[in-house]
Amino acid sequence: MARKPLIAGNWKMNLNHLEAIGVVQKLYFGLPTKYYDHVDVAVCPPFTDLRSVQTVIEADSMPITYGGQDCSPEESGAFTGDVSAAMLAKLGCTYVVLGHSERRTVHGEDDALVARKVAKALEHGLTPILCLGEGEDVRDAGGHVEHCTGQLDGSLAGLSSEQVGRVVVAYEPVWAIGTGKTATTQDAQEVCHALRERLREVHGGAVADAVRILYGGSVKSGNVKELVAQSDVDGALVGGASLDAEGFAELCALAAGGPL
Ligand SMILES: O=C(CO)COP(=O)(O)O
Repeated sequence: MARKPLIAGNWKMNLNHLEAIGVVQKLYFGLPTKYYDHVDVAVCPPFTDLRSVQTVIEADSMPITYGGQDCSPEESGAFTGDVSAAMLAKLGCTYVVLGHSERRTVHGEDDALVARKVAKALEHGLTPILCLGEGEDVRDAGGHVEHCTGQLDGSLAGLSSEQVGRVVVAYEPVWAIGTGKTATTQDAQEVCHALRERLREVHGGAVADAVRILYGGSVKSGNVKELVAQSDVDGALVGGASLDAEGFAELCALAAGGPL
């Protein structure tokens, strides 16, 4: 089953709201509209940029979507520093990145918390981009597939198959994030395939065939094409290479099968 690739830029804690406007405008002018028939493009800026990004995208009816990098598992209330899924939805977000390895490591998020966030995001009509992936020690010991399918189960615990069908999964091996060490296309395909087969086992063929599974970790223009050519890799979650608008536009064009 053909799934349209999704290229999502995770800006992490980079670019203020004024810089964000410039990057989104350059991305829009750098990627001709015809490419959007072949690729979905999203940016996930810091919370403080979202209102500006919404304004610039809506003003020119740009075909670019956007999302947050986290949300609270709670609906609202006394949770200082947190941002709710409802707030992101109100700002026109399509996506929210959840369970990124930097949040799992720096903020101690575990699968159970991530699962609550995924449920809350879905409740508000957001598409979670659920991140998971093994560290270098696990990979060296050969436990990567089991680790990732375990994280998938844990981070989707309690969700119905209908809900799981609305999630995007991102396989991000921790050792490949920001290191310049990309997983080989075979490594990426191996785990993405295993994740899809796990979805098939638990939630059935329709869900497994519909869910987009992205690869993330040092994706750039030079490797995106062969990564998305893998049968179970449906796009990429891009960190560093999404901060430069022209380079990111080129990366998106290549993922769309371009130059068109
Ligand atoms: O963590 C990532 C995206 O979420 C990957 O980051 P890099 O593309 O900078 O390796």
